[in-house]
Amino acid sequence: MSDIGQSVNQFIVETQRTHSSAADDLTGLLNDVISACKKIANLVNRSSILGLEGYASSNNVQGEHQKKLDILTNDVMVEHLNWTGHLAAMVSEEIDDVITISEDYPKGKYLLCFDPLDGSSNVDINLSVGTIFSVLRCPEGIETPSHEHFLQKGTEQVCAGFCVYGPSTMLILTTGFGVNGFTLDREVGEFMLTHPNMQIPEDTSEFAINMSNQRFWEPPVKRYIDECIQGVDGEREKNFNMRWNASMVAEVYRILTRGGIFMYPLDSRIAKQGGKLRLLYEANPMSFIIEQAGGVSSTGRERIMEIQPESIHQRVPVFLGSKNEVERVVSYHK
Ligand SMILES: O=P(O)(O)OC[C@H]1O[C@](O)(COP(=O)(O)O)[C@@H](O)[C@@H]1O
Ligand SMILES: [Mg+2]
Ligand SMILES: [Mg+2]
Repeated sequence: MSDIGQSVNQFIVETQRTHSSAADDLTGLLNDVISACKKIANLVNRSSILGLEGYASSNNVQGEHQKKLDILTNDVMVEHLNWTGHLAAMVSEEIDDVITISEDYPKGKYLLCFDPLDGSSNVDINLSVGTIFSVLRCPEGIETPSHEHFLQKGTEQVCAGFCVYGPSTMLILTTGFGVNGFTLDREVGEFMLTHPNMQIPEDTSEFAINMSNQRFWEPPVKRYIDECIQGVDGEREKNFNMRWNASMVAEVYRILTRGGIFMYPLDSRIAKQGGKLRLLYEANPMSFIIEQAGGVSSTGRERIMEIQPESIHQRVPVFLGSKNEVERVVSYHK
């Protein structure tokens, strides 16, 4: 169990055998997601050669100008997942409505929420981007799931993961029994276990936030960041380092590897929409992974995974990472 070099497929099968409480029948679905991610890794890697850089002429449901790769990666996910019989329906960042499974195909017992290309503002500048996914159970007896069936708390997730398309392509996975990291071995075309049982250090001196939004933040966030910046001369009596990739997958991967805190808080410009990041396919799966690795994830006011979702594209503020830093910024909100 958990042998370095083991393939992801073997790892998933063994996890299901070892933990009788693990969701059954996940192997097939995860294999579909993994093969979609391999295809996306290839598209991202060859995007300049294939002429896939730049914007498409459309906006998504969030009103964001879509990149060509936002649309293509969404298509890859849907095409790999809609016919195999593992899913009952899907929700994607790029599609307004629930994606139903055609009548021609068998239906499965899971629901999938995904962000096909996270951090897509980075894709044309050759920085890391990724795919985020969250697996929920389809309520029993529901033939054609609609919005309301996806409105489940993050605590109901049976599996969450993300892929980072960076110098290496990595897959990070949790089924509720810790967090494991796999690296794509391009020579054999398989993800191999390279980072078993990832754990986030409780303390950190590295924070990630988009500082250009500083004047719009709420007082607790201003206070927390001011104290970090004052370093040894201030309240914290230690120096902090800052990183901002503008790619949540890259930030969360860094935090899983060496600790840190990531923040996309509420600010006065985005207060009406509830935040920047989306609950079902960004905040919830990342929170599941972070908590399983010993970290904490909050909106500043409540645990993200306990939020009762009200709509499929709902947005929330996000503070996640090393336990002691997240708890500190949360305490400033009280
Ligand atoms: O451009 P900003 O405001 O710094 O926002 C960056 C954040 O937006 C995101 O790119 C949102 O995800 P998408 O690229 O999927 O829309 C996060 O990955 C990232 O943390
Ligand atoms: Mg995203
Ligand atoms: Mg996206």
